[in-house]
Formats: sequence, structure tokens, C-alpha cells
Amino acid sequence: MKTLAILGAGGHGRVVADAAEASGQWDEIFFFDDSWPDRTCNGPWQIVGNTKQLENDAKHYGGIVIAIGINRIRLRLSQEMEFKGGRLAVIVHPHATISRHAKVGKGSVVFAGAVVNIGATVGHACIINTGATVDHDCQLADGVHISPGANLAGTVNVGTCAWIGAGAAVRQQIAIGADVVVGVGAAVVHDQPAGVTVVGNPAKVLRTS
Ligand SMILES: CC(=O)SCCNC(=O)CCNC(=O)[C@H](O)C(C)(C)COP(=O)(O)OP(=O)(O)OC[C@H]1O[C@@H](n2cnc3c(N)ncnc32)[C@H](O)[C@@H]1OP(=O)(O)O
Repeated sequence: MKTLAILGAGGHGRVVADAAEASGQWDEIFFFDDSWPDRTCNGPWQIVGNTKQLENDAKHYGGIVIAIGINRIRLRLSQEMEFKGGRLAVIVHPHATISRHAKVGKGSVVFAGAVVNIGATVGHACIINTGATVDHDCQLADGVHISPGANLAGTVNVGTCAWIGAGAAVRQQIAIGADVVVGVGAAVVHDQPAGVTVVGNPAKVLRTS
């Protein structure tokens, strides 16, 4: 019996569970969330405990995924679960396409319609969301989120916990720093230093952290 534990019972968590179920790799799927015991289900799946309980039981699950949208929190909790003896799972929807010559790190999820092309590396605890593309030789550090429909051209470097917004596009060979936020629909044509939020076409700095 292979059981997946998902921490974070929100909408993103439901998409993770749905992809895991569709993959046919898991016999049972349970949620953990700090809203438990007030909430006991997340869509068709049960919520059976909170963060503390999952930490205590981490080593008893076949796999654990942290389904929390905030990149720094998702990465920290993924590291903590591993420290407690948990095995971080990789969840890939059967309609995602990942080159056999690409790498996807522990605790990462790749949703339906996403593509990760040859030579790309996706770090730990990343989200490659619905219909996003990560083209050849891109390097994504840990905790990165590529939102639905965003496109990274070839050989893009994305720093730790950066967030590429829905429908954004990034020109080839661009470097995006840690904790950068790229707004919905932006076109990134220049390198971006750590911590900035950029929007528009061409993308310009909206704020620095
Ligand atoms: C399945 C899922 O749902 S996954 C989640 C996917 N979600 C995303 O990709 C969201 C990405 N986030 C964004 O694009 C956000 O708008 C951000 C982070 C860029 C900015 O958010 P906030 O800091 O809350 O900024 P806020 O909404 O107050 O806007 C500030 C200004 O920037 C403008 N602005 C905000 N976002 C954008 C954008 N993407 N493109 C152009 N202008 C923008 C606003 O119009 C506003 O301008 P104004 O002051 O002239 O009215």
C-alpha cells in the first residue's frame, strides 16, 4: 500500500492530489493542514492531521509533497520533512512531457500540459504548473514556481524561490535572480537581479524587495 501525504489543503493541493491520482502511482492520498480538525476534507480527499502530526509520522508515508504556494515556505517545509525522515515525492501528471534527459528534483510537481525539455534541470520543491514550458537546458533552482502557461525559452536560469507569473515569457539565456517575481503576462528580455518584482512588456521593475 503506497500512501501519499500532501501538506496544504488548498486549491493547489487539490491539483497535486488530482495529478498524483491520475499518475496511478499511489494507492491512498491524505491531506494534512493546520485547519484540521475544523476542516476534514479537501474535495474528495480526507484531511487527517496538521503539520506537527505529519512531521511526527513523516517516515511512515510512501511520499510527501508540500502543496503550499509561497515558495520560501514550501521549500523550508520540504527540507524539514526530509530532516524528519520523510521521503519527498515527485508528482508528474501523465499528460506532462518530461524529457528523459531532463531532471526534476524531489518534492517537485509537474502538472498537465507542462513540458520540461532536454537538458533542463528542475530543483527541489518546484512547481511546473499547468501548461508551463521549460525549454532546453534551463536551470531552475529549488523552490521555483513556473505558473500556468508561462514559457521559459532555452538556457534560462531561475534563482531560488523565484516566481514566474501566469502567461509570462522569458527570452533565451536570461538569468533571473532568487526571489524574483515576474508578473502575469510579462515579457522578460533582460537579466533580473534577486528580489525584484517585474511586470509588462518589456518587463520593468515594479518594486525591489
Ligand atoms: C493556478 C494558479 O493560480 S497559480 C498562480 C498564478 N498567479 C500569478 O501568476 C500572479 C502573479 N502576480 C502578479 O502578476 C501580481 O499582479 C504582481 C505580483 C506582479 C503584483 O502584485 P501586487 O504587488 O499585489 O501589485 P498590485 O496589484 O497592487 O499592482 C500594482 C501596480 O502594478 C500593476 N500591475 C500588477 N500586476 C501587473 C502585471 N502583471 N502586468 C502589468 N501591470 C501590473 C497594477 O495595475 C498596479 O498599477 P497601478 O498602481 O497603476 O494601478
